[in-house]
Amino acid sequence: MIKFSKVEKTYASPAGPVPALKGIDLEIAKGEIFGIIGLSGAGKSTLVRCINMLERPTGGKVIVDGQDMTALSDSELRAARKDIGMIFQHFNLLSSATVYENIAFPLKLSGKSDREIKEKVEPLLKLVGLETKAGQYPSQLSGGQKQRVGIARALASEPKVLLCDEATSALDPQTTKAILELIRDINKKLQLTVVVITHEMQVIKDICDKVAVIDKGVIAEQGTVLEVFTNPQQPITKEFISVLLSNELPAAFRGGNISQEPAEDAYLLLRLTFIGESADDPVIADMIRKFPEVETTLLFGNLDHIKYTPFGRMIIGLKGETAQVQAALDYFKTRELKEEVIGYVKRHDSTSD
Ligand SMILES: Nc1ncnc2c1ncn2[C@@H]1O[C@H](COP(=O)(O)OP(=O)(O)OP(=O)(O)O)[C@@H](O)[C@H]1O
Repeated sequence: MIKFSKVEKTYASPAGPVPALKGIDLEIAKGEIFGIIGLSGAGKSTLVRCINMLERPTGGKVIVDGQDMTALSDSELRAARKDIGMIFQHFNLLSSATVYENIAFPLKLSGKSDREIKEKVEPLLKLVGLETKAGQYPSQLSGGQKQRVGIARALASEPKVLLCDEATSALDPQTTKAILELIRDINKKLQLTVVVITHEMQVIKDICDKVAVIDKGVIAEQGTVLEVFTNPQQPITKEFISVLLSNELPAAFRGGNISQEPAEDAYLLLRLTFIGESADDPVIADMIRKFPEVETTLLFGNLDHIKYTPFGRMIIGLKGETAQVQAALDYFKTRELKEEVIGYVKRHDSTSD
């Protein structure tokens, strides 16, 4: 649906050229919710604005629904933009227009009759849950309601793609959740392709199918959200994830020397990741039953969801005879989970911690 080939964008500034995108290759499939995450200044807004040519790339190609956006004339571009809706962090509503008029605005611009507009706007009001607010002005609405207006307005021209530029960054966590749910619903109901720009991994985790991590104008890593979450490769990705999944060890295990060699009295620290159905599997209980001589300590546990997929992470400590501990480790390899040896560490007195 959307394809970036070697896209570059360099801004001219009084201080000299600013390279914001340095050869971006991306492919976003139809109907997908694709997240782009990066720190401030990484190039996220520039990237998303290159989809609808609010920014023109200085190199490379952007294909949307088979059309090379970089090669369109102004009138062709105006037509192509009808297929691409956009919502913004600060909503960008007309303050002197009612909710109804804000949603109707793009339809009015394209010359639709009052009746046609009514037929479009009323179902949209219902879709975003604002049936009772049609006559109100933006100043009378909460942030979440304003974003609902933004979404309805973006959908008025029946786009194929919805671009969300930090659409929930100005909202509290609960409102963020509700807006993300709405975007997810719309994606399903309308088979809309959605591109989400964010600096928050939580947003990616809650609604995206795929994610690309952008760092200093370059895609550092990309894949399905599950892949990237369970097996992050780049330090920047690990950092985004660690904000969400603190896997810190309890004080008694922190600060000690983690060795890769077994030692007397040392615990083998194991990070276990359970995905999908296996999150409900009683793997630990089975292991304890099978290897009762191995002392098993649960050091960290967390069960969460990536979109609809259950996702659990656990750190356990195993202590016992080397051969027995190794056998327990081998047992995990036969089960539906990912195991990663952190190393061997001795428990220490943590009172000074
Ligand atoms: N119009 C402009 N003129 C010059 N430089 C710009 C312009 N717009 C963006 N930049 C620069 O391009 C780089 C990428 O900016 P961009 O806004 O795309 O990043 P971002 O990841 O969206 O950041 P943020 O989350 O802070 O908005 C930054 O170094 C920024 O300063």
